[in-house]
Amino acid sequence: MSPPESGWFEVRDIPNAGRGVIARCDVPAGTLMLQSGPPAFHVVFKLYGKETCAYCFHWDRGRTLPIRDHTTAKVFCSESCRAGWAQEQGKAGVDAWLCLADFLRARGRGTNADEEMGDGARPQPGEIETAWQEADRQAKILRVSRESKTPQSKLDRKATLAIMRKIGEAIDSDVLSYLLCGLLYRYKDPTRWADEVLSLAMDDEPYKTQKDLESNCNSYLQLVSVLPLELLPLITPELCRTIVRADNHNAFGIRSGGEDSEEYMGYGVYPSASYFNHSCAPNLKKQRVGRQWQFTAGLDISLGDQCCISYLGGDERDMNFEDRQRRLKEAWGFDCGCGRCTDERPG
Ligand SMILES: C[S@@+](CC[C@H](N)C(=O)[O-])C[C@H]1O[C@@H](n2cnc3c(N)ncnc32)[C@H](O)[C@@H]1O
Repeated sequence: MSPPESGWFEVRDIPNAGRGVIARCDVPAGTLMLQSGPPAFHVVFKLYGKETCAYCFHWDRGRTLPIRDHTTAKVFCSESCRAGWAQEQGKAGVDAWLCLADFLRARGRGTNADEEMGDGARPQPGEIETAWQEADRQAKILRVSRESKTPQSKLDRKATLAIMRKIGEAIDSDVLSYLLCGLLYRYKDPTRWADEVLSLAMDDEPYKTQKDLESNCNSYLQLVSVLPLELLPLITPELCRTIVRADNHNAFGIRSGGEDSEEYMGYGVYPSASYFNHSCAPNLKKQRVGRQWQFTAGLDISLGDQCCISYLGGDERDMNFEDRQRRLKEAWGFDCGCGRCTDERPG
């Protein structure tokens, strides 16, 4: 599938902006150009988890939703959403969410990833490598303890307990859910994973702070320690790293109402929607409709034009040239070279 194709557009290389979406013909304003399909992986933050339908992301201004599944800790707005979710997860998926919910219940806590990110510089590739090598060393000990049919030696038991104690000190339920969602996507369809996810623009410095990196390594070890044995071979540092490397340049915020609404409930990666570049004067509108995103021509688009969305939200679009450039650099890591920025660039 990668990159997506359509009668309306094709994906091509764009100078200084990787790949982008180019109109194949004249497109009248109001044309629906792409409907994304559901996210490959996503997270609804713990803060919103009890109020947001786990399947269609419906949020009813904080009101309790009618269907609550206490075993998986998921809520749904209807029986059909509950059934859709269960079918999408499959047996292995539902079992894995049960294990994670049990683990979190036993610990009685779990933080919201975005609030608990801490401060400091982005970890560099060397630091990231070292942290994951150490996590994998510890994971090997946990794997042996879970998979071995013979009792562990006293020394090995001590090592396992020490790791369990250490990783139990910091639990980030948002990172855990996000990684689990990604690894179930990979589990269900390795070909689709390779085709859709591995072809996305990846970020090699995806962890926002040292705490974020630690939280991801810890979550990896926690998943190794709790998930069903059949998933163990799949839970690798490489997979956990790819899930996060893929989101930084590609994730869409899941918000309650329109795209500028206050309630930021989570985010997700929608591979087919990941080829639209940003413009400070976008010609596409995007709208979340349940589990999907719709991309509609906001004005008449001519054959050969690049089709762009805005990565800026709400008031950010009214910023001046310098502030927009700074914001896009901080949040997305690029120097915007869109038509509006080229026109407004001083000198
Ligand atoms: C969602 S991806 C868009 C598709 C991407 N160009 C690709 O090749 O996969 C977002 C990334 O595209 C690039 N990008 C998007 N809009 C841009 C712009 N206006 N100027 C420069 N780079 C841009 C940045 O690298 C950004 O992190």
